[in-house]
Amino acid sequence: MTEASIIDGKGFAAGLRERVSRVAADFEAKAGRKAGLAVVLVGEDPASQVYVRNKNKQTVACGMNSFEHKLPVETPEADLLALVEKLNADPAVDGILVQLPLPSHMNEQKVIATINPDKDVDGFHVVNVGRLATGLPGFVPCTPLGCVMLLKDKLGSLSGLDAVVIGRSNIVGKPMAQLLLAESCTVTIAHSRTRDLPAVVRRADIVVAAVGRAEMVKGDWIKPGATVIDVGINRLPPAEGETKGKLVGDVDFASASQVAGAITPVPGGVGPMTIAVLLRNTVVAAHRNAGIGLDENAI
Ligand SMILES: NC(=O)C1=CN([C@@H]2O[C@H](COP(=O)(O)OP(=O)(O)OC[C@H]3O[C@@H](n4cnc5c(N)ncnc54)[C@H](OP(=O)(O)O)[C@@H]3O)[C@@H](O)[C@H]2O)C=CC1
Ligand SMILES: Nc1nc(=O)c2c([nH]1)NC[C@@H]1CN(c3ccc(C(=O)N[C@@H](CCC(=O)O)C(=O)O)cc3)C=[N+]21
Repeated sequence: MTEASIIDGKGFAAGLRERVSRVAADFEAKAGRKAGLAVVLVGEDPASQVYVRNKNKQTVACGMNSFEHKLPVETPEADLLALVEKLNADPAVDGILVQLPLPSHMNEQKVIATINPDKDVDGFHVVNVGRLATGLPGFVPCTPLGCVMLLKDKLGSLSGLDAVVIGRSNIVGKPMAQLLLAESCTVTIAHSRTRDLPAVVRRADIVVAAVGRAEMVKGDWIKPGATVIDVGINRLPPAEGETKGKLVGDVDFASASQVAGAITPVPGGVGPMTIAVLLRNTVVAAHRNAGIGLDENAI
């Protein structure tokens, strides 16, 4: 079997950010202000802090305003809801992202429901979930949209292909399945109760792994030539002499890349796409909310 080609998510994301930068400059010229993204982080989870810092840097690098709000972990839920309401009303803010997970004393659904759906660049609000399910324009969650962009870039049309999504979370698995269905794939959603997962995965032309279990999907589960998208971000315990453990996906890259036709690496695959799509959604939100026309498919 020949080695799989490596899908360069990092490179594709850089190209997408370049297109976003051009559109953001055009928006500024037309609207007389920069597009703006507000990111809210509650608590001090070190991994979340890294993501939020990266988002801020890349937002500014694309010519948009970044409004960072850091709240202490013990913040009452009512204070977070009040901040979201303030951002909803702020005309300089086009997109709002509340970093998940939230501390356990907060109700995530309630917080997401408070975000104005037209500023919900994560696509997590029920209104956007419903729009995606019924095929109406809205905002689509960044990670699955990034995965579909990589798939279409690699394969062209996805019509008629068998796709298996492993994982059924609201932020990755379910919207991923909806997007693949909209591309006319035959979609199977697998999860922790699925019987004989290896046999289910072996049928797939497209495998999307979003499980949160390091290197769970093995090479002998993959149909030869299939395209494998690895969403998982897992940190292994540090090996001897390492201070930080290695970052790995939900797919056993060493064995899967011997069988697959194409595969995304971790890091450098889906992760960078997530942030680039967030910036894309923000510049799209800015145009929609200001009533300025934009060819969204050209970004
Ligand atoms: N690259 C990126 O930008 C992003 C990466 N991630 C990463 O993606 C992964 C998934 O994230 P997320 O969707 O939020 O995770 P969740 O924990 O919310 O969901 C995990 C899903 O995997 C299923 N699952 C768990 N164990 C198994 C198993 N043994 N066999 C089959 N299915 C199983 C669960 O099934 P059940 O429902 O039955 O419990 C669940 O549906 C994580 O590693 C996360 O860090 C997440 C977001 C963005
Ligand atoms: N409201 C909300 N929206 C999110 O989109 C959201 C969230 N909450 N909570 C956490 C998850 C996770 N997530 C990632 C983003 C970028 C990388 C990323 O850039 N990864 C790099 C590596 C980064 C590193 O080295 O740690 C890569 O894969 O190459 C990963 C994961 C967004 N999420």
